[in-house]
Amino acid sequence: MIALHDVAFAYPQGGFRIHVPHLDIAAGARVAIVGPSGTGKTTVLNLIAGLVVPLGGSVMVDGTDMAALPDAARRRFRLTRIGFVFQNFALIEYLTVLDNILIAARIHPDLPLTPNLRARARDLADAVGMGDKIDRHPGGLSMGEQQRVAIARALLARPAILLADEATGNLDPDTKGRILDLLFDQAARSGTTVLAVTHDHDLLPRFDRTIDFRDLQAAP
Ligand SMILES: Nc1ncnc2c1ncn2[C@@H]1O[C@H](COP(=O)(O)OP(=O)(O)OP(=O)(O)O)[C@@H](O)[C@H]1O
Repeated sequence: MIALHDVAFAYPQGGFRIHVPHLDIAAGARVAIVGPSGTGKTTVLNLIAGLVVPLGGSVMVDGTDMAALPDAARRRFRLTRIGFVFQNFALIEYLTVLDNILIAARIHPDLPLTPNLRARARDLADAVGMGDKIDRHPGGLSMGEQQRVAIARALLARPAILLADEATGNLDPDTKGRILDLLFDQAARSGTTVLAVTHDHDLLPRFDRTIDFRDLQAAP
């Protein structure tokens, strides 16, 4: 489902470089990535999502080489096939909670804003415990509430792949367990492959596999 081969990447500024010889993740797997801060875990999620493009190598996602797609096609692929829970949530302040969950439908014609999709967004808001706050704006929410909205948003289109960057980092232990249950339950229903960066080692037994980021890299 996800296969990185000989991927090299460098940010234009700052000098950070990364080289990933191999990363293979099977369809439907639930995989955690752990590793020290600042080593490139988010960067690898961004490469898989096509948010950044490698200098060389291939990033195969569900049979498509993200590195070889033109910008518009890569964006379209991401919006329709990939759910991404960003570390900083990336919610849009001028939109309500409900409209944030529905954002992909606002910006992409492949995902029309049907009554069914609205109903799914409301169901997801309920499921993450935000059903009574769908008319609020992100600025009026706690960090944990914003995180739950970001998770509902990522699940909206039943993505083939869910990329989660510290998706439960701001939640208390009970809520964390419940939200992870929801995330895995939704993923299982849609056959979604889950790749989650986490610093929370208590959660690791819940994943099928854990990758230590330091084992993934080789010197450029
Ligand atoms: N846009 C950018 N331009 C230049 N350097 C960047 C950019 N984004 C990240 N970096 C640098 O790339 C390195 C890897 O960052 P990244 O966010 O991928 O690490 P991480 O392992 O996810 O860290 P954390 O666990 O703290 O979230 C860091 O040194 C960071 O400062």
